[in-house]
Amino acid sequence: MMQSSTICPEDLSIVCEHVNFSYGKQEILKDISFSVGKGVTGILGTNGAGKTTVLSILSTLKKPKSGHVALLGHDLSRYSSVEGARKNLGFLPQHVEVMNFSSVQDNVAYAAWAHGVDEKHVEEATMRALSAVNLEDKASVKARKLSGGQRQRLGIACTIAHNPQIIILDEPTVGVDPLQRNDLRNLILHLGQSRTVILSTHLVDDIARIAQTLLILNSGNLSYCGPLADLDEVRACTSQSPTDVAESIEHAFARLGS
Ligand SMILES: Nc1ncnc2c1ncn2[C@@H]1O[C@H](COP(=O)(O)OP(=O)(O)OP(=O)(O)O)[C@@H](O)[C@H]1O
Repeated sequence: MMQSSTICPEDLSIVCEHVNFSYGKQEILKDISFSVGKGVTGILGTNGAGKTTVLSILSTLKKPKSGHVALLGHDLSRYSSVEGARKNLGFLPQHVEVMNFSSVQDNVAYAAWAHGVDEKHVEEATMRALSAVNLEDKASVKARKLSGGQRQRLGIACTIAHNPQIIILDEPTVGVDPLQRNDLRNLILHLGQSRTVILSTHLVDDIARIAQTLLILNSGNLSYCGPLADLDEVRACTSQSPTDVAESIEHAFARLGS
């Protein structure tokens, strides 16, 4: 059991141990344990499998009924540690909320300020985040004028405005066209080079293209947690084109869910 507030090794940014969660009598997460480090981790699962619930617990919005979660060594069962974890945590919810009548730049500046960036550094943090998501040229545009993909990128800029080490994205590629989805995937891949990124998705193609680690959730049970490359089906796949990998993941998903 986790005892102190410095409980996970440096390279394991997220540690979940025996996490259970219920709504009333309905068990939603059943004894979930996993740990992940830097890079992109994808959570794959059917509708209602519990993906958003896992992400809500990791982002400190929900408390598990039992079990322990640690982010960067901060044990979330301790109130003082939750504050420390939040400073290094960025969360993009499934339905991105932005201030439609404010400019792109003002949205990000507000997010930076709200996440505790010192007023002196808000502008610099805003420009860095806009540059990371490639929205600098839209800085003065009102958020309501953005396309679906640009809006998602604005959401991500707000999420990373305080330069967090852990980034949690709930279905970041949903509802955008294939070209913009590709841009988003490249952006997430880039973020994962220096940070811990964990995202939920229904799309095996997202996982095939951007994740190095895979979690498969089935009705609240974790049926796989490990490097994508360790999945039997992916290993057995002779040609590693993204389409082949996506198909292999689909087979693994069907096998592990049965
Ligand atoms: N506030 C709530 N009260 C009661 N049950 C809820 C509540 N929120 C979610 N649930 C239930 O918890 C289960 C897990 O929901 P969750 O949103 O975590 O799944 P998900 O894998 O993210 O699904 P989706 O892919 O459809 O977004 C579902 O059965 C859902 O109906």
